[in-house]
Amino acid sequence: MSQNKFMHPRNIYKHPPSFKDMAIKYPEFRKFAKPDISGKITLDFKDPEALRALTQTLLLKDFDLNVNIPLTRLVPTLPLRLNYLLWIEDLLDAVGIQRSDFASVKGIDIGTGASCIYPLLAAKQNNWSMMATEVDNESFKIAEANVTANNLQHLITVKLVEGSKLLTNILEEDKNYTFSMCNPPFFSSEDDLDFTSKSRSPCRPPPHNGITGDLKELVAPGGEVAFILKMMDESKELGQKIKIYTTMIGHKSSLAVLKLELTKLNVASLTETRFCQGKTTRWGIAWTYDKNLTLQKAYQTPSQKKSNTPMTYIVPSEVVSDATMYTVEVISEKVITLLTEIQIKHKLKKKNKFMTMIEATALKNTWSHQRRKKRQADKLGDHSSSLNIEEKDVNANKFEERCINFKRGTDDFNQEEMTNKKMKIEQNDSAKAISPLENFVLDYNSSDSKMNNENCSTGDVDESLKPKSNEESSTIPLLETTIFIRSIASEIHVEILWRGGTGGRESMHQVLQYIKNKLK
Ligand SMILES: C[S@@+](CC[C@H](N)C(=O)[O-])C[C@H]1O[C@@H](n2cnc3c(N)ncnc32)[C@H](O)[C@@H]1O
Repeated sequence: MSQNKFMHPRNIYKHPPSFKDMAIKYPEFRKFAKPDISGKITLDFKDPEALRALTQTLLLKDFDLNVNIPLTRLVPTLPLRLNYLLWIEDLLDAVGIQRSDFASVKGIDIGTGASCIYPLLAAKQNNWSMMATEVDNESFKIAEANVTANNLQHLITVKLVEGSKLLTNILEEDKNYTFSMCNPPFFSSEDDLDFTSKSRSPCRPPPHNGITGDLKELVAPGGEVAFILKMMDESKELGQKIKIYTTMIGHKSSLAVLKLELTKLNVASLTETRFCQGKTTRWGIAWTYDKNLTLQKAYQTPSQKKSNTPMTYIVPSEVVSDATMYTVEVISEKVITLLTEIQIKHKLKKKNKFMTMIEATALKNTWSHQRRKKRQADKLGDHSSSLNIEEKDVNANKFEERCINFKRGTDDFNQEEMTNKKMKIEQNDSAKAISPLENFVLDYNSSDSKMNNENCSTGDVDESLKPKSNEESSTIPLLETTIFIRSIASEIHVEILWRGGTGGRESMHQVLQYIKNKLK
């Protein structure tokens, strides 16, 4: 299904360009334009030369940019590149940097590629100063030549880097930067890229576009997760030297582990988005260490907004012993007591006869597995059981810690460990508590997890957000929500609205379920 309706509203390719007009005007493009049986002009999107002609023609037609893209290197697709840059504009706007301030914006593009696409567009369109890095000597030389060919040397500097560091030791010491961006190598091995490989799940559809690019551009040890984790580690060291760190993510399955890491780094604010174009979806995350900034205000794709409708529970009148107590006031008191019991911080924002509004913030998941914890406590006696549960939590945290290191490539699980862990989970009802990250590691070798790494996958970002035990010590909330208790047509409704948090809407759903179970 085409994702174009979710393209950024300011993306000029939301309305596709006329191939017919382009074929008439640009001879280089005309070579690849073919009429289909209905007479419509189309392109063979599996032909890298045709893709290159399309990108080069659009760059010339819409941005007055003359860009050399060798066929041995990645041919950038413009709708996606624009979606990413437009989101950065939105992030800047969210932190108070408007178009009138653009001349002072300094950006960094990690791994700019031969096309130097992001810096060229950013400089040409927005007048941003850009520092671009590239590890591949051939791409570096072509990127520099592209900057010169477009007379943008005053705004763009391309640096050849040796690759062990992504940001530290690369930036100029006396400068601060507004943002960093990156389109990382998505794949961890050539096998991931080989669409005929046996390790590729037969359930995965073939790619829609022809694959362009050199292996080095698309593959990095540990794939995008290892690459981005390195960037995150370095961001911690650099702190506010860069105001907003961002990166693109190619696989939805990478989101959970990366956000978990950010919460551990104690970033001040983080947000995510989806880049939707054609049949491809990519994701973006942004974070900052500046406590005065709130990134969540930046634009989000409409489906993310749409999903932010409140969840409602209509409280049955039987929850109170006497009909006169079926009031907003009494139900609100009950809800507040429940929030206090599970240590969810809450603030009464409004209260009248018809409506109570409560803002609630949970730093950790205190509502799940209450019964299991109680059962264990009953079985073993209060003191010893609570110790037991804590020990279990510590072990779970250790395991999750090792999972992160595993993804980074700095830890390894041997087959025996994997089998033991799986057996334990199968024998124990704690399987329900397994996190997406742990699942990833346990399923690492199965075709299913490879399927999750579908490079053209689509879907709702919120689904991947699950509460995780490691987030407990974080200052970034697991859940930020507003709860309304309203009187509507002689019924009392409890409505819960998601405002943010690393646990996503799933955690809000769990809290509402908890309230529902306890009110009964
Ligand atoms: C997926 S390509 C993206 C190219 C371009 N930014 C784009 O969006 O079309 C990743 C690029 O990162 C470069 N790269 C890989 N490791 C790097 C590193 N450690 N530092 C800088 N660039 C790196 C690759 O050579 C490649 O050009």
